[in-house]
Amino acid sequence: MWSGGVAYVKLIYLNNYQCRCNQQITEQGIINPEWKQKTFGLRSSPGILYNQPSALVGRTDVASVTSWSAPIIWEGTFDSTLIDSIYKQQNLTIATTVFALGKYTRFVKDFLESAEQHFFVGFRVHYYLFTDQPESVPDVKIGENRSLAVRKVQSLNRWQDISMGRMENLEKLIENELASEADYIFCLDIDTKFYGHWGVESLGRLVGVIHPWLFNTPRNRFTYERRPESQAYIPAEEGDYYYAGAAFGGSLEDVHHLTKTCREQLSIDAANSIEAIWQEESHLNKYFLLNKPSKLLSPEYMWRDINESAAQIKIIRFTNVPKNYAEVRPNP
Ligand SMILES: CC(=O)N[C@H]1[C@@H](OP(=O)(O)OP(=O)(O)OC[C@H]2O[C@@H](n3ccc(=O)[nH]c3=O)[C@H](O)[C@@H]2O)O[C@H](CO)[C@H](O)[C@@H]1O
Ligand SMILES: [Mn+2]
Repeated sequence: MWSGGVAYVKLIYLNNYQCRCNQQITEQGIINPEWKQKTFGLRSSPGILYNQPSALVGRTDVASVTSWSAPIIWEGTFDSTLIDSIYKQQNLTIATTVFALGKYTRFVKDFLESAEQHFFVGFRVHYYLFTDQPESVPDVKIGENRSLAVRKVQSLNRWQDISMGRMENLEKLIENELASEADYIFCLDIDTKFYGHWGVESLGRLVGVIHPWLFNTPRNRFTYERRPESQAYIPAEEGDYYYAGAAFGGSLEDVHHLTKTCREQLSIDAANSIEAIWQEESHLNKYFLLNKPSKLLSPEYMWRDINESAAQIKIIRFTNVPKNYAEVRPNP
């Protein structure tokens, strides 16, 4: 339950946001900026050689499409040679956000170093790191065409507020800074590490990741919020998948709508003195129930732990780093 206190975080930015020229101010207030939108289609060049795709042969041990016809990405469902060559032509920028407050700054080094080895290698990535201790950010070598921006935020006493506060911070970041600077965004947990390729196969309008502990669970046993008083409420007979709160992404416009909606729903819950069972992850799951993702990533993209295995997981791309919750979090 909500234990009182301030529900929302206000950011103190190192540099103030500026009103961008692509925002229009009307009598109703500021309306959405014109999102940078590239409409290249999936163009391929003549002479690129790759394995013939099959209409008949594919993964048979997992589903690679949802009931609303969105692809589910597993190892064996895409060809990196082909898909990289298609997206290379689009000159994309992928914004990637992480938060490291309090003791979570210890995860930054491994996250960034491993991302530089595996995450959108060969593509332009702009990392945005939100922290209450900018001075503690380690010196990590970031590749050519890639960059790291550090944003100072207020420290908070409850891990739940830190985790939930991300939605508002992301909403503002997209609104004020990213509109003309990035094409896609991924929002990731920091207590994580990359061990394998994560590339353009993951791009889509709205992208969710299937939670690593609940990909083989009946929906009435998903850890959705079950109290009707919460905006995140999902009844036992509804729901598609249980999505991880630790990774989601998509186009700026879609992720802006997602973060704005979750921020609003969190705020209604706070006003009603209720905190969803898994905080913003519960609200994210409600959002994805009502706004179906256009692409789903398998748990390869957010695994339990590097030492855990499952028959369906042929490669671990990105995984949680084990942590002592009592030691690392600011409150129980
Ligand atoms: C794998 C997965 O889906 N994880 C989700 C899960 O537990 P987790 O155990 O993964 O939550 P967590 O402790 O990692 O907190 C989420 C994130 O908040 C940030 N943080 C948190 C505490 C702190 O003191 N400092 C700090 O910076 C940090 O970026 C961290 O990665 O549920 C959380 C909400 O209940 C979030 O939805 C997480 O994304
Ligand atoms: Mn985490």
